[in-house]
Amino acid sequence: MTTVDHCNQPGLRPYLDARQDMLAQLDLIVDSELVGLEQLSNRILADDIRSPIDVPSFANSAMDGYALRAADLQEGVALTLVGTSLAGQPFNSRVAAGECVRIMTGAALPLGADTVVMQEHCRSEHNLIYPQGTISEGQNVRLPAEDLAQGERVFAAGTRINARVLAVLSSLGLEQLYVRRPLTVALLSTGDELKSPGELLGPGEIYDSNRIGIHAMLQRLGVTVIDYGIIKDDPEQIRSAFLKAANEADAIITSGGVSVGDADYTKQVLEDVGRIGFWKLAVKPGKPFAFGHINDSPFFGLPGNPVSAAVTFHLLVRPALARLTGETLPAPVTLQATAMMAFKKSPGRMDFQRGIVSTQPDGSLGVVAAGAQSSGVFSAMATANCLLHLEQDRGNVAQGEQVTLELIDGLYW
Ligand SMILES: Nc1nc2c(c(=O)[nH]1)N[C@H]1C(S)=C(S)[C@@H](COP(=O)(O)OP(=O)(O)OC[C@H]3O[C@@H](n4cnc5c(N)ncnc54)[C@H](O)[C@@H]3O)O[C@H]1N2
Ligand code: MOO
Repeated sequence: MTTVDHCNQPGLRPYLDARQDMLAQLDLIVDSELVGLEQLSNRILADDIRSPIDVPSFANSAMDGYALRAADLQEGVALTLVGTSLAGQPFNSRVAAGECVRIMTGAALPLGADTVVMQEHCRSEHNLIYPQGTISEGQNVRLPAEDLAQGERVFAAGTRINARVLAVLSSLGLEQLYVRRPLTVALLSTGDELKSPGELLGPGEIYDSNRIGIHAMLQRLGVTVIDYGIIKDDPEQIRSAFLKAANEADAIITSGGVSVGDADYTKQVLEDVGRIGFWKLAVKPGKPFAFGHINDSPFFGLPGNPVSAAVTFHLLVRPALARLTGETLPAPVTLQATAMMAFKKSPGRMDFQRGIVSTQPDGSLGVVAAGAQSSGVFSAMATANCLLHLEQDRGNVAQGEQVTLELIDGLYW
């Protein structure tokens, strides 16, 4: 008996295989530059960062209260208050036996003291302090290097500097650092039917939304975009735009014209003026995505269908841009959720359906479709907060089944 493999459409590369192949053909292409702290947000670290200091650099108090010696603590003991240590204004003497010092959060622990008792756990009478309850030695003291030791690696090269990373860099006193030069990307849409928002639509025309959406995603990733606008479905115009783009930019992103229609010239021109790495993937949406090079510039041909363009940008272009700028992407996070409704799926392509996941009354995660799953329906893409990852060879998803998904809210799109 012979079996027929319905799952592998001839000529379609499985997604992970194509992605790995693409990344193997890409390398870091941007050099680094020295940038001041105020301009570091969203840049990529060019070097490992080691702490130049211990953090904290001195023992200090975690609470407002009294610094004392644990050895003095006995039932009913009264300690003599001998001074105050404020943040930035330390007590400059030693705490001797039977003494204590008023201390504030963040203030240096005076010499001789080893413990801080919260003021709520003390009774005071004149200049005598009576610690109450159980107190353990060292409590409420933040020790030197408890957070970071001098010389310790704090961030690895390739880290994207978000607000939290920036705050830590500031806490180390660093005022300028080497980061990757921003990548320059040439962006263009192809299609005779396309008009820019603000223009009047003629018969059969639509507004160009891919270029605007991808531009925004690139900006959020810190990429410098050269916008080539809309190029007509004319091989000569496409050809000269591609050659100019390869000259001016580190990488090229196009939308439209990668399928097999009579006016789909993108892939054909790419073959003429550059070289194709691969074309046609077993993914939905995004099957005709094309990857290649023109001279030394990597080329990413997004399909024209708006959902396909956005999803393939996320699946393939985003990791490619990370490779080109030496960015280390965080480990992927996928979640399991219950399908709260049935999802249609044909075997043959890995399907990234748009969903809305939420916490159900019982605390578990449930997911529904964000709307129609056609590659042309972008409104559902905009309301989705996740992409379902439906394996290449599986069929329909029944209501109640567990599915794997990836959150997209809070990312760059
Ligand atoms: N006979 C076949 N036809 C198609 C196939 C196939 O395998 N055989 N694949 C389909 C799939 S899947 C996709 S995805 C699309 C991709 O086509 P193209 O990349 O060639 O894109 P276009 O034909 O230029 O446009 C498709 C669609 O998207 C609209 N579009 C194009 N650019 C934009 C833009 N910048 N902003 C908004 N919308 C845009 C365009 O008007 C079309 O409606 O091919 C299928 N066909
Ligand atoms: O691969 Mo297409 O994106 O299904 O319409």
